[in-house]
Amino acid sequence: MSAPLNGLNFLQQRNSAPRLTEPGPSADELEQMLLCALRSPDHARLRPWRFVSIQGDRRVAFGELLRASLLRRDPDADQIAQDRALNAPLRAPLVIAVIVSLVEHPKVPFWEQRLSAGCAAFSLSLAAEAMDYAAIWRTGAFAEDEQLLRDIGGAENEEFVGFVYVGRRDGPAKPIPPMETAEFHRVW
Ligand SMILES: Cc1cc2nc3c(=O)[nH]c(=O)nc-3n(C[C@H](O)[C@H](O)[C@H](O)COP(=O)(O)O)c2cc1C
Repeated sequence: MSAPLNGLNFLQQRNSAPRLTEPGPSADELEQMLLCALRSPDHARLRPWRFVSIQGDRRVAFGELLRASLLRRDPDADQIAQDRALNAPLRAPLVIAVIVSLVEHPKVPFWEQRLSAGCAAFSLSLAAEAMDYAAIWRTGAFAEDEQLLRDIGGAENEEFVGFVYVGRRDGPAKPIPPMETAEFHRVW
């Protein structure tokens, strides 16, 4: 059975939003988003994803951690770069750190577990858009920082998959570049 056209349109028009504003999702809406993420494909049901949501004043504390991360990487970082790190979490009302929790498994290599957690990150974005919010998945050097991960409670066997920023779209949606499936698909 084919998907309803509105569902297809929704998927085909999905559009990240670099500029996000208040309000963010309510506690119930965040719960809905997480429930969607928990339905991500997952070989052997390892449930390799973890989510840390950061909202309100906690974003300020998280910004301090980002600045500390920057200064570990670049002790000479100038004030502009430090302020950018400090203010990064304030770019949206809600930031969700998506983490993969890796376990040795005879049939599920780490790369599969990372992909599964990546699907969860994307599901969060889709769920946000389905509730009239917008989102953007960001990584950058912060996502590589093990100390930052520990600072927010990540374990030895965990890695960042990224940070999903969520809020209302601020300004018009960016144009979606036209693309042809033929460029990416061939029949074999
Ligand atoms: C794993 C991953 C990491 C990303 N990291 C960043 C990032 O650090 N900064 C950024 O501006 N966009 C990043 N992006 C891209 C945005 O999430 C988004 O896809 C891009 O702005 C294009 O918008 P679109 O998704 O609407 O096509 C990342 C995407 C993925 C899948």
